[in-house]
Amino acid sequence: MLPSIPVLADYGLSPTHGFLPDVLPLTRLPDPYYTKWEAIVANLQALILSKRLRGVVDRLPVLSTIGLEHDAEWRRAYSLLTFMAHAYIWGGDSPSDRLPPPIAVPLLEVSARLEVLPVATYASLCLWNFKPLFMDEAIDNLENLATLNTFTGSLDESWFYLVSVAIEARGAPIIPLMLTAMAAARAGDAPTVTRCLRTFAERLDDLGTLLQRMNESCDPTIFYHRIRPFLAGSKNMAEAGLPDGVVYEDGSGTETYRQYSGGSNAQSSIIQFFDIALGVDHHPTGDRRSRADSFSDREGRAAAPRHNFIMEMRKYMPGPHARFLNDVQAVANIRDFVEDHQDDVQLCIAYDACLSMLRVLRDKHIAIVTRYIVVPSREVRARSRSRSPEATRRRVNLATASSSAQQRRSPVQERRGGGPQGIAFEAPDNKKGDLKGTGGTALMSFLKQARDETGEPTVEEWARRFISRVLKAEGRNDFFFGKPEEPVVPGVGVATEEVEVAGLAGTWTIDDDVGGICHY
Ligand code: HEM
Repeated sequence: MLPSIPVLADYGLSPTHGFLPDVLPLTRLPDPYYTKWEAIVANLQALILSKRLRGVVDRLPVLSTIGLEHDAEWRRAYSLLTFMAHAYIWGGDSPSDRLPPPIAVPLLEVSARLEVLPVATYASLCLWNFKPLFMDEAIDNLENLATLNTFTGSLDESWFYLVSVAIEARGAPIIPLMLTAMAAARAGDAPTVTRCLRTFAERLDDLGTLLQRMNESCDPTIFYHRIRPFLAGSKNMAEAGLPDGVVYEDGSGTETYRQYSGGSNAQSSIIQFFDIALGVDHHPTGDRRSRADSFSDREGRAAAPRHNFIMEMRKYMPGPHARFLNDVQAVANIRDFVEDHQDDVQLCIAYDACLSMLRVLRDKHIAIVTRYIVVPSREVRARSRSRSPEATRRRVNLATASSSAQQRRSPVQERRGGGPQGIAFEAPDNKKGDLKGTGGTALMSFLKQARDETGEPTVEEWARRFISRVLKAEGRNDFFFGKPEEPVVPGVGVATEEVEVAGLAGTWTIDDDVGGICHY
């Protein structure tokens, strides 16, 4: 018997808010017992600036979680504790590789209860960290949103989170819509499936418009140098100053180093839901298997998905959200339904339109990653060439890691051309060296493959060609911002060697032969 179509309420999901909580995030914990946590996060910027945060946290009592009642309170506690944790780790001259008991103990308890990892995730930064400005206005409107917590107090940081919140809210109705489409496909009801797909395509277009609004109020330099360092995790962070990860001091005496990815939108469940609903398969980067290859011949069932970054990110979603995705995956039938009804022109057009719009969304995202991560990382690298060791020694974090990596290479490493793993670290002789990031994966190759895989199920031959066309200007211009300006820093934009760059959740290489600045 076929498994039943998942019911949103079973996973704590809302038909109107989707993966955002149905009950709005709390602006503070009601029990005064937690006043100290609230006070620290309310004063985070001042505490970081005055370098007093670590001392204040070290002197905090270890608060019990017994005073947390409703889910909304647990979520607020998780958000507060992850902001404190990342500020503690990254908010000094060099990172701390220990989280003291006042944060570690309650954070581990809260995370276990909420089925999330004890680190800043998309849930603590975005899903559970917003409020509407006016209660009677919608939360899919960026003009009606504000953040609750930030590391920097900057408008740029708030905007970075809020664009995601608006995308989640605007995309939320697609979830019940596509569950309806799956039920309709089971019943052989092609007109309903077509109607749902058309609405889905229109909404995806809206989401692309929202995504592009990132450029309005989040400055790439501020993002790269001020915001992103606080989002960093503890995995592959040797060059940023955390060679082993972070010890969570839970008082057990048996603590070992833990390593987690940093907070990233790649942990958003809604984008993965779109892929699943449309039958888009993602493979490990560099593995371009066709769908047929991923089916087990003998059993006629889909083979277990192999490890890849997108699947890895499911571990960073709240447990019920990840379970929902797994359960939807087990019943997703739209792609098969469309393939079986290729004579139904309206259905095929609607399906292909969805794939096309999702691909466009990924195109826009690649332009954003180029502007916010790739370009600034090259600027850092170019600058680090002319900087003195004294200048780079001052502060160690994700943003300075490239220059410090360059400065710290030993003479032996210099001779070998290898050396410490770094964020904007050059491979020898313009070749791939022994550098390993998140599986040694190139950021642009990963993002481009995810984008290209989006178009693969396209049904109509013409649509397939249209979707996978390579733009003439590709490799030279920024799709949305026209020609790039002349590089401000000599060497930026013309480098050809492979470098490594820390994304949000992972560390990646940027290889110019298949990707790089404005080359997508
Ligand atoms: C300044 C804004 C943004 C930057 C710099 C950025 C950067 C990145 C980076 C570096 C990755 C690779 C994984 C990692 O290292 O974290 C990534 C992946 C991803 N991002 Fe973003 N991102 C931004 C905004 C967004 C927004 C608003 C969304 C929501 C639609 C989003 C959705 C995704 C998804 C779904 C992935 C996984 C790859 C895929 O499915 O295509 N990102 N992003």
